[in-house]
Amino acid sequence: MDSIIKVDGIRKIYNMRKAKEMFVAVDDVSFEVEKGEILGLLGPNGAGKTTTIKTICGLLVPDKGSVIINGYDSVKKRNKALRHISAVLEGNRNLYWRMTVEENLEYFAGNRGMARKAMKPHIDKLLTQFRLQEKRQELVNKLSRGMQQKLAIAVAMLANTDVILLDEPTLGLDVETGYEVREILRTIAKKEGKTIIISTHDMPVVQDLCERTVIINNGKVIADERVDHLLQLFKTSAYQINLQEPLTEEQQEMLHFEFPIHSWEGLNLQVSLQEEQEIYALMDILKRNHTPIETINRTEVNFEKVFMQLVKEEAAS
Ligand SMILES: Nc1ncnc2c1ncn2[C@@H]1O[C@H](COP(=O)(O)OP(=O)(O)OP(=O)(O)O)[C@@H](O)[C@H]1O
Repeated sequence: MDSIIKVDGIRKIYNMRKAKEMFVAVDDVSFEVEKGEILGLLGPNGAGKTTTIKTICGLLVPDKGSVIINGYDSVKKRNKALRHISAVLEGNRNLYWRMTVEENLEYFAGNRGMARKAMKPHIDKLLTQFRLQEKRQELVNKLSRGMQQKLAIAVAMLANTDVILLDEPTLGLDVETGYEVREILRTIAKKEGKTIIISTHDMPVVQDLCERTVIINNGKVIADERVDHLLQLFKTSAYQINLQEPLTEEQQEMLHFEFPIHSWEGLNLQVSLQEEQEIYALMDILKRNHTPIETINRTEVNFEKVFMQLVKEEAAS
């Protein structure tokens, strides 16, 4: 694998001074990111996504483990490693709200050592790419949340780094702007060969945009898979069964024991199986207890269902 980022067994402990306690936010997290890949870092609230992103971009130093960026250790060779990375951590809060769109881009370009003449075509290209040309003279505080978010990503693109880290890039955006941001990110990755790591709760972002996902729960990696593979895996195992009669208590107990990932509402039973053949064992349990089955269907799977199930499975293990 031609990886540009290698996160190797990182651990991050926060010292809670007031409570005089330590909190392990991320523990033994490892994954790699290939050049040109879009990776979705997914997890419930407080799972450790932002901590992981901040550790990758050098804002936090891991207590254990390492982050290697393009061959350079992010702590030992900090400057060389971080040269390859730009990040949008708090979206619109990275911007100067009392400056215009263009002034923000010029300011940050200048900050990165770009000469005034050289920055002009670069800024024009970004304004076109992010469809912000008409807003170039607008103050940032007059822009919509979506436009501010687009500008924050455009500012990060100024550095023209190989890797872009985005923490919740579609948070608070309406469906249309969320879609537009996704399209822009897809273009950046595909046409410009950028590597993108996105931390998100937004399942359509993962399903639609990311090739691979690393799912973090309680500070640990619980899945590291190609998104299409995960969807396929769950597609073959999720069933919806309509019963003619409700489940007896005995059946409920048996099901709970044999198939931990299931739920039911009235006559509708949803179940996820480890292997396809298990459907016969399930039918057997229902038959033995004289519960006639009306229909059995494979459930349509979206990424949200996959995610919920993986987190549930992990909690049950
Ligand atoms: N500076 C800090 N001091 C103490 N605890 C912290 C600090 N920052 C984060 N935490 C805790 O570490 C855990 C992981 O936080 P983190 O922000 O990385 O999670 P997250 O997955 O990004 O969550 P969310 O999706 O809610 O943003 C949480 O329990 C959080 O409360």
